[in-house]
Amino acid sequence: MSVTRHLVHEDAQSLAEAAALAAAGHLNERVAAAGRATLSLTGGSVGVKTAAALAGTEVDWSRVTIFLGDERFVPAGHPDRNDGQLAEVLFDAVGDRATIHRWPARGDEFDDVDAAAEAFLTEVDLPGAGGDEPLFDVTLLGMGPEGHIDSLFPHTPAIAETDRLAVGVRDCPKPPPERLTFTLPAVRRSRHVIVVATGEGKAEAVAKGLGGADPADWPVAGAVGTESTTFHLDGPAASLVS
Ligand SMILES: O=C(O)[C@H](O)[C@@H](O)[C@H](O)[C@H](O)COP(=O)(O)O
Repeated sequence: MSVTRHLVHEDAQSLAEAAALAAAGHLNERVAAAGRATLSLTGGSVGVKTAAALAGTEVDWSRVTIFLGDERFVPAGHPDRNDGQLAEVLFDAVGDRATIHRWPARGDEFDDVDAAAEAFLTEVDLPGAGGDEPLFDVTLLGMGPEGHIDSLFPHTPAIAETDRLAVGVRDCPKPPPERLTFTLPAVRRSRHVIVVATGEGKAEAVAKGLGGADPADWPVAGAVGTESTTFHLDGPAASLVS
C-alpha cells in the first residue's frame, strides 16, 4: 500500500534539510536490509539545496549508487549540466565512496540524444531493469510550475513513454532543447518519491499532483512511489492543497 502525503516547512532551507533527512533515512533502511541502496537526484534550485543538505547527513555512501533523474544534453563541464551543480554540493563531498552514474555528455562520443539515452541504459545496466522490482530506493524530484519533473514536460513524447526507462528529449519547452531523462515507467519504480517545491508559482502543480491529475497534463501526478510519495513544500507552494 503506497502512502501519499505533504509536509509544509517554514522556508526552503528547512524544507531541504527535512527532505534530505527523510531521503537519508530511507537509504539507511535499505542499506541495513539489502546491503546497498539506490538514489536518483534532481537539479533545480530546491533539488540542489536538498542534495547539499544530504551531504551533511549520516549515510554510508560506499553502499549507495547515485543516478540523476535527468540531464541537459550539453558538453561535459557546461555550466547547464546538473552533474556539475550536484558535484559542487554533494559528489565532491562523498568523493569516490558512492557509485555515481552521470548521463553522457554531448561531444566526441555522442551527438545524437537518442543514441546517448540508449547507450546510457545499456552501460548502467540498472539492477532489476528486466523485472518489475523497484529500480530506485529514493527518487528526489524538483518540479516546474507546469508540473514537469526530471525532463518530463506536459504533452511531450517523453511523458507519454510507456516502455523505455530512459529517453532522449528534443524540443524541450524549457531550454536547453535536448535532454536525457528517466521516464515515468522508471520513476514509478521508486520505493520512495520525494518532491521538493517552493513558492506560489508551484501551488497549482502541487494541488494537481496530490489530486491525482492526468500525468500527460501534470507530469508530477504520475510520480508515485511504490511505498511512499511525499511532497515537501513551503507555505506558498502548499496554498492550494485542500
Ligand atoms: O532541468 C531543468 O530545467 C530544471 O532543473 C528543472 O527541471 C527544475 O528541477 C525544476 O524546474 C524546479 O526548479 P526550481 O526548484 O529551481 O524551481
